[in-house]
Amino acid sequence: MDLGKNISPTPQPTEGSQEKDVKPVEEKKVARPIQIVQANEHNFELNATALEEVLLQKHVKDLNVVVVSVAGAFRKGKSFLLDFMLRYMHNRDKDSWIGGNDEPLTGFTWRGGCERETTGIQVWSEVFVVENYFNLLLMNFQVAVLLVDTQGAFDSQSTIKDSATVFALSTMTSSVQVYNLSSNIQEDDLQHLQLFTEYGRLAMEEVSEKPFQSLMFLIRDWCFPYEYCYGMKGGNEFLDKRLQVKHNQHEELQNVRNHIQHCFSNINCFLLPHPGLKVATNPKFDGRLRDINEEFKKELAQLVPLLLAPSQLVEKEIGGNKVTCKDLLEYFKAYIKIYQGEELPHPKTMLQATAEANNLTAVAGAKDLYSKKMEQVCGGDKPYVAPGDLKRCHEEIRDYSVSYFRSVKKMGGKEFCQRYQNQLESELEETYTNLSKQNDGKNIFYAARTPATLFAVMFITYVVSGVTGFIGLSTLAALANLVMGVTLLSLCAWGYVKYSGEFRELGTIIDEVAEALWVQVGSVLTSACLLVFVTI
Ligand SMILES: Nc1nc2c(ncn2[C@@H]2O[C@H](COP(=O)(O)OP(=O)(O)OP(=O)(O)O)[C@@H](O)[C@H]2O)c(=O)[nH]1
Ligand SMILES: [Mg+2]
Repeated sequence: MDLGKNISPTPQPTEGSQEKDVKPVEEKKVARPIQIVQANEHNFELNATALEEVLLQKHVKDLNVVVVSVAGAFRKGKSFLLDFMLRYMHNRDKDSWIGGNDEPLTGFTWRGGCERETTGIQVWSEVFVVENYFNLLLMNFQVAVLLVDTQGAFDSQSTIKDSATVFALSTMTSSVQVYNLSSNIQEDDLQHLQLFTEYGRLAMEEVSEKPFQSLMFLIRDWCFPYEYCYGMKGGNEFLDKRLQVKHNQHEELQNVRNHIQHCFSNINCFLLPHPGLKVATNPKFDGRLRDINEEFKKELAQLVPLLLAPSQLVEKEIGGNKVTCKDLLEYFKAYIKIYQGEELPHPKTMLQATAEANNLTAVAGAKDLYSKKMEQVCGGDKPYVAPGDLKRCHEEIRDYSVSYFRSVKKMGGKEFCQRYQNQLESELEETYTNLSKQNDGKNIFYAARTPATLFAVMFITYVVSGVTGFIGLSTLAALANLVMGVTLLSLCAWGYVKYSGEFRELGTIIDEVAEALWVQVGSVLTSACLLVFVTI
């Protein structure tokens, strides 16, 4: 996959986006969520104009960008959390940034209920400019902060590929990915993270040791504070235990953990308490703090600054280079193209992948069985076998291999397995065709077909030229001589090809012409003999 053209460490702005200074979005309209990636029937499209409007605003386009994104399963409070991040960004100088008790929570759209809300990828139209005091010695001490909301994974309308695409895209373009989980870190959460990050890694041109930056496991509704306390301290202790690789662990569990640790430069975990029943179950709840549990608010007040305080901001880097807002636009354009193309493999559900692996293993086993048995009949060191006998052996062994395939226990159901059985049968037929060609090659008469045909042609043209010359048809005689000459040359060339092994294509052409002549003349002669026989 050549991504070099699309993705360079410092991407060049494309025509049109180049020196465009876009007025701050909030100057024209109120700040709002902007749909930058749209999901259309399992295809994702970038709304480049909308993204340009956000990222090419004059006051931010050349600033290094910090991208904080929240991803994870649907209906788990991602947009709700992002709206508190927005509150923090608007009031970060105040101690009471979290807001008043009766203020409804607005920003990215969130709601109760069991059906999904956010689709595709959205960014907040206002890019926040933050003085990065820890970078004061360097020239560029302002950074731009972009907040990203994503479509929840595993809703009933998305395929696994859709979920993987959204997660991979947001991980690739963010500097901090918040992996939003509920209650605990289950093994399937880790497996999905592995699948999605691998899908992201596949699409990157240069895969460095750690392709992604910060990952924060955010566990909502944590119910075991008596084991690991709320917040980052308890979270990191819990995460260390969960991601621990032990020698006596099954390889599968070790692989998942190693993969995740090798993907991110920095991994943390935060344990957030349950926000209270009003938040989770009251349809009239509008986000006001009065209805949220104190413990939740206390931890939330710790969590958000951990992600967004100036000292905590992580600037986006790709391939070791800092990325500006302008660059980020180009990366989005390049990455989305990869996910729209057909180059990447399709991520599958676990059952699909397992069933496929089962069937492919059974096909390989059956083919191996066929090859071994046929080897005993017509292998390289075995003499020529009569074609009829070979065919009979092939049919017997093929049936045996197919019944072996059917006897292996496989997942996926009857129809799914039948597809692989058909594939096996056609592959066995192909192998048989090759074996019978090899077998024909062992027949010395078969091997002598080409020279014999060529000699016959020379002999016939010699006779024709003699007779036509004798009766005065000199043009025909010359033509016959010409054919004889060409045939002689072909014979010499054929001999040279067979002896030296060079110019094999020429040898194949001569063989094919001779074969065609043999078949044609053979059938004409047979019909003539039959005619004579019938007449007599
Ligand atoms: N149990 C629980 N519910 C929460 C929490 N945070 C928010 N909610 C509720 O979860 C529901 C869904 O919130 P959203 O922010 O829309 O969830 P989402 O993950 O963005 O959902 P999608 O956009 O569909 O993926 C709302 O009713 C919130 O009140 C939490 O920490 N725990
Ligand atoms: Mg949402």
